[in-house]
Amino acid sequence: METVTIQSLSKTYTGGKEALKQLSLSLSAGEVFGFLGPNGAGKTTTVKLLTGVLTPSGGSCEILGVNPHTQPEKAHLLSGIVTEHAQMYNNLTGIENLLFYATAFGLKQKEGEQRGELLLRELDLMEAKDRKLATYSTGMRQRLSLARALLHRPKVLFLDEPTSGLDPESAQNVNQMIQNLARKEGVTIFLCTHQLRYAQEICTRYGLIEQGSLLASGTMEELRAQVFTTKTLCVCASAVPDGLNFIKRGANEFEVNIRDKKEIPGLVRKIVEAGEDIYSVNLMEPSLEDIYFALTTGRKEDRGI
Ligand SMILES: Nc1ncnc2c1ncn2[C@@H]1O[C@H](COP(=O)(O)OP(=O)(O)OP(=O)(O)O)[C@@H](O)[C@H]1O
Repeated sequence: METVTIQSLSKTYTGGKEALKQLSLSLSAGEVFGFLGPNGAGKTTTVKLLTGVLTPSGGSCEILGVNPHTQPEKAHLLSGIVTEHAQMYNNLTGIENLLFYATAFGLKQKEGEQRGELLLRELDLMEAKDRKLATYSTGMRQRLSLARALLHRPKVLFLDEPTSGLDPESAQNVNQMIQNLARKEGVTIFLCTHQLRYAQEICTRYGLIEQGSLLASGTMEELRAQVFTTKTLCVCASAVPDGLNFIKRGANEFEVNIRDKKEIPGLVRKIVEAGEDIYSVNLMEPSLEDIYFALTTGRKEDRGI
């Protein structure tokens, strides 16, 4: 089921800055979509357009068929948002903050309390529930902000660097929760980040944006195929026969570029038939970082930078 639909979406700010140029994307239920790009690429602008904070200059977007610009209240009931600087009330406790927002989302008192406590427990904030928000650390605030965003069971969750202020244990806890929301409850996660390794751990699909334009989108496999035509096979062996195009990288280490993993058995057979011993065989797949830099460097070369 399609949950987020974006068609030729554009935004030019007053003053002329073209922050988003003709973005088209569609996301499905249960996807963890990583929206990646450098500072100023247009990620926050996109989220603001999708949550009805900004009005598009061109094109359109919908959350489950609802236009966030013309029907913001309806769109807010379908989506949740966690930004780096969440505004909540410092003089209220953790649970009081959640109850306040639960009422704003239309939850009944009892339901708000139950949902609030469940989320506080899941996010390891139960012990701090009666402490004023002013005493919370950055990481605790971030987790409370996630709890707030999930109170009304949104179908789409927008996350802007959700683990940036968290220690490794809390980050792992939040990642697990994000993945469970997607897998078990079919929530669509729209995750903005510059942390490529983190994105590769949890996302099922990616969009790479730079200077307001989408450079590429797809799963890791699709992006690898779009950007790299070959993969590197690393073989650790006593030696490799001549004529197989291997390059020697170390005492017993050899590398060759291949187009398809189906070439591996044939290469291994030839090495063994030549009487050599093989100690290990590794296919090195390009990481998200490799793909990102290949795409952004390619663009800079196109522009003559
Ligand atoms: N209100 C505004 N008025 C004018 N220009 C703006 C406004 N908000 C953002 N911009 C510009 O639009 C471009 C896109 O900004 P945006 O905040 O969407 O980028 P981003 O990808 O979220 O960056 P970051 O990773 O730093 O958060 C930037 O050049 C930014 O300076």
